[in-house]
Amino acid sequence: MRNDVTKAHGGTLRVAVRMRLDGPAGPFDLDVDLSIAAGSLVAIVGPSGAGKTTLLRVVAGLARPQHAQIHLGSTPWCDTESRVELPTRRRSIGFVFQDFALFPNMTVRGNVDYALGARGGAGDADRLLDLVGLSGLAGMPPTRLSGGQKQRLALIRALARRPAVLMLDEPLSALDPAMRRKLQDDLRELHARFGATTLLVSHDAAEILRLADRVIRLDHGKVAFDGAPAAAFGAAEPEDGLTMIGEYLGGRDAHGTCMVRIDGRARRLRLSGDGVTSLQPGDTVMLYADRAAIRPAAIRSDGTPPDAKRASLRG
Ligand SMILES: Nc1ncnc2c1ncn2[C@@H]1O[C@H](COP(=O)(O)OP(=O)(O)OP(=O)(O)O)[C@@H](O)[C@H]1O
Repeated sequence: MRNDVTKAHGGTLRVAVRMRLDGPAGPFDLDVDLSIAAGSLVAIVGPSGAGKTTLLRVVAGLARPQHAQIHLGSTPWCDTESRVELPTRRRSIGFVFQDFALFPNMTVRGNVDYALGARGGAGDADRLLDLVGLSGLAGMPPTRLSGGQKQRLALIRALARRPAVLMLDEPLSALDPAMRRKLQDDLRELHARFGATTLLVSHDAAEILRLADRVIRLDHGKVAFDGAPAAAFGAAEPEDGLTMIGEYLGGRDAHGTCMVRIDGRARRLRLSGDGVTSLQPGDTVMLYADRAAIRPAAIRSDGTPPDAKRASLRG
């Protein structure tokens, strides 16, 4: 590892998989063919039992599909036709599960050192711990950490080897909302810094709107939606105008102009409406506008995040 934290490398992740799964209502196929751009953060959503975790396990080499072609750039990780199967340890991946899977008998620093392995240089673990504010706890066992601290440790441990692909299976679901919000910020920062192509399984619409640049919805093993986050969660096209979903970023001035992130881009907008004065940075906000004010290309729909606040755009 170099002294500075540099971006991970890798190419497009191609995942074509067909695997027979045994669901509670009978067998069905996980059947997807995806091309995931290097450095993107893709949310995998869908109902329980749709195959989300299995898809991650297949990419990691922890589950064996009948048919698969998985490549990172030009490197084959799995090709069932030519009988290539790279073992998990040789795939450039980091994995964070909901239960963190930290080593309780090692210190916080020991957990990171273990992940760095022989490649780690003097001070590498401390630099990583510093990134997420855990330096002061380096000598503690992980059992002494709070849920959020454990989660941060799990994240930097997964990133320690600078994997090309980071897989996060509902990593924040056990945390309370305030801690979740903070960890989302950390995750966004680590993603920008390390640049790992990230697959995030999540059920939280607000979280996905804050973090992801693409949403893939699986249903019964098939891709039911593949597109932009705002389109995945929300924007309807009612008779009298258009709606879309964004994240309130703050900076409201006396005229009601403020910053809102829509599909990954921060924009300056003038908002009005009952909920506007109580908006906090990070809140999900549902925006209504005249057709004249917003390009229709930004709009699509099929649902609304349950915690979205409402506001309307003024001209
Ligand atoms: N190796 C396997 N062989 C056959 N069936 C499997 C295998 N692994 C998982 N399954 C089945 O595939 C289905 C999908 O499981 P999976 O854990 O991928 O769903 P999920 O979308 O992650 O659900 P949740 O949101 O509840 O975690 C389940 O019914 C599971 O029992």
